[in-house]
Amino acid sequence: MIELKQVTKQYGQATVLKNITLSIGEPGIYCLLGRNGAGKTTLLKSIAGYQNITSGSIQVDGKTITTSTLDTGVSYIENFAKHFNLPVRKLLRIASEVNPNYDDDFASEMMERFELDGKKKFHHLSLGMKTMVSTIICLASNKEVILLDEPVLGFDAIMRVEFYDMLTESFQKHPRMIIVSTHIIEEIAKTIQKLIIIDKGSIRFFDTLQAVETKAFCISGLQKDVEAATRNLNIIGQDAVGGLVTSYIFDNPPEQTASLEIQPLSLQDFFIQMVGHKGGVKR
Ligand SMILES: Nc1ncnc2c1ncn2[C@@H]1O[C@H](COP(=O)(O)OP(=O)(O)OP(=O)(O)O)[C@@H](O)[C@H]1O
Repeated sequence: MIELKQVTKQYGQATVLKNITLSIGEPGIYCLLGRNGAGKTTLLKSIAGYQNITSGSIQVDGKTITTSTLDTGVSYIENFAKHFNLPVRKLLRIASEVNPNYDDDFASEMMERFELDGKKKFHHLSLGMKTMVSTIICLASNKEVILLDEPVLGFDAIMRVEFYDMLTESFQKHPRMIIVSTHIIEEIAKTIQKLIIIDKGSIRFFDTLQAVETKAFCISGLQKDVEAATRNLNIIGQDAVGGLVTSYIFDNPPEQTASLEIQPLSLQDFFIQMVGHKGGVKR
């Protein structure tokens, strides 16, 4: 269980996490979405105990997390993760020695699948290969909480597909809480069960992907018809072009009529409606 209570993080004058209260209890693959600078890395690093928060509390399985917490039960990997410049095989061995639940079979299988050369020193790997090695180590650690910060950044399209498969396999083998932050939204949709949207340091959305699929719609038509159909609904955004209005809702959709066009929103469009402020991210 990850429990955040009124978590605030400031860097100097800037408040980057704003009074976040969040409970993540169920095993699952969670996707953390947010615009650049929304606070994703800050949130993940704080949960991992890589940095202290300014106020509030973070607990993982009842243990309060700070930079001095030993054995947090959390494994965090950032993109551009750094490791000692040792041969990959040696890095995997060290990881296996320090993690009592380390899954050697999973790590070896993934090394083979991604054709990673165990003899190569870490710094001689390509960016994508470095990220893959770090991710394999992180997943093989079998900690109860796995945090992957933009893992697919250096991957080509084929690596990304294989990465999502690896994530699903790892989860099926050992169901636990895996939180992945990414900007490549549609691709990860098949892999995840829950979505967390952070916007300007606040949690804007936390629900299942199924909720998005069944409740996120756009409704277009003449202003009076759209207004009448959406009067009591949760409207998350609106566009107007000429006399036509489109309302974006997160709610049960209204009845289809001849004067309305009702379409489901893609995950990406839902995200854009939830956080798509014009003029950049204000603090
Ligand atoms: N060590 C730091 N000192 C000062 N400001 C920081 C520090 N780390 C992050 N920030 C600022 O905090 C804000 C949130 O940064 P963070 O890295 O958490 O965002 P993010 O959502 O991960 O963004 P991105 O998607 O671009 O990686 C940004 O404005 C960033 O400049």
